[in-house]
Amino acid sequence: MESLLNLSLAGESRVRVLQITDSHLFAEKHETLLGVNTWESYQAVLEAIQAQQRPCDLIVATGDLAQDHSAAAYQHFAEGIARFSAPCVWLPGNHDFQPAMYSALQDAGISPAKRVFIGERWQILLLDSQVFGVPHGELSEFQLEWLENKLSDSPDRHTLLLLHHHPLPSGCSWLDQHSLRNAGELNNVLQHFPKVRYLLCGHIHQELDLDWNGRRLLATPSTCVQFKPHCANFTLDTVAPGWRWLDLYDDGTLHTEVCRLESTQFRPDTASEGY
Ligand SMILES: Nc1ncnc2c1ncn2[C@@H]1O[C@@H]2COP(=O)(O)O[C@H]2[C@H]1O
Ligand SMILES: [Fe+2]
Repeated sequence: MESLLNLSLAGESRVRVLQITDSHLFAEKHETLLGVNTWESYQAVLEAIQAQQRPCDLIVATGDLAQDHSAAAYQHFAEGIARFSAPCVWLPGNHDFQPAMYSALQDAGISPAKRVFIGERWQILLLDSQVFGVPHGELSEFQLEWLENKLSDSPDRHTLLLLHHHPLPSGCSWLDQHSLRNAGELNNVLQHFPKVRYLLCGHIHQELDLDWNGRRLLATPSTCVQFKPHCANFTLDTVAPGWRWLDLYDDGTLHTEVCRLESTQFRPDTASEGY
């Protein structure tokens, strides 16, 4: 928990971060989730990112990397990430199995750091909102105290906060029952730290960009199946898998862009009623 990743970017006034989320990989590469082969869609996303040829300083993976708790699924995730030279950090989602996740990713050379210092001006903090065995999220006392300590000891750093579960309603009521249950406690901590202006989530398999008490809350498409926005009941979307770029500037501003595959190859089985 205490390991720190220190990115010193000599002279650069912009840092570029790539977010990949909710890859839902399996031990067997031929397995599918709701009709989508999650290994193939993950590979297609990584290839499309490489084709963009954008310099990248850091990759962040915001949970639900594996669907089946297997070490092999995390090894497959790492095999994909090895295409890139940038370091990668991760946090768990509701589907992850942290013992396998931690050791398989560590063995593959992926850092377990939950704090990243970027130059002198920014930090990224990664929270664990998993409540093992259920889809909703909650931040433990330990997580909230850890966050408060990290924010207190560097109050001047612009902070991007990462967690799997969304702290605000997404507009899909079936998903909002699976949100971060104690968002009020998170808000109580954050209200003392005005340098935390950006939060970044996974979990909802769709793009979101909302204001949360003066902070910008972003969520990002999955690399596999997508959920349709503004639906009361479980509804899959036919839009393509995606990823997000975030550019962090020295003055504390953030520019971001969601990209998606051009291919329509990864359409889910829209008659599915859940998983
Ligand atoms: N039909 C459904 N109704 C409500 N929740 C569901 C349904 N199907 C799946 N879920 C849960 O909702 C979660 C949303 O995204 P996850 O990938 O975390 O995993 C999903 C499941 O745990
Ligand atoms: Fe999730």
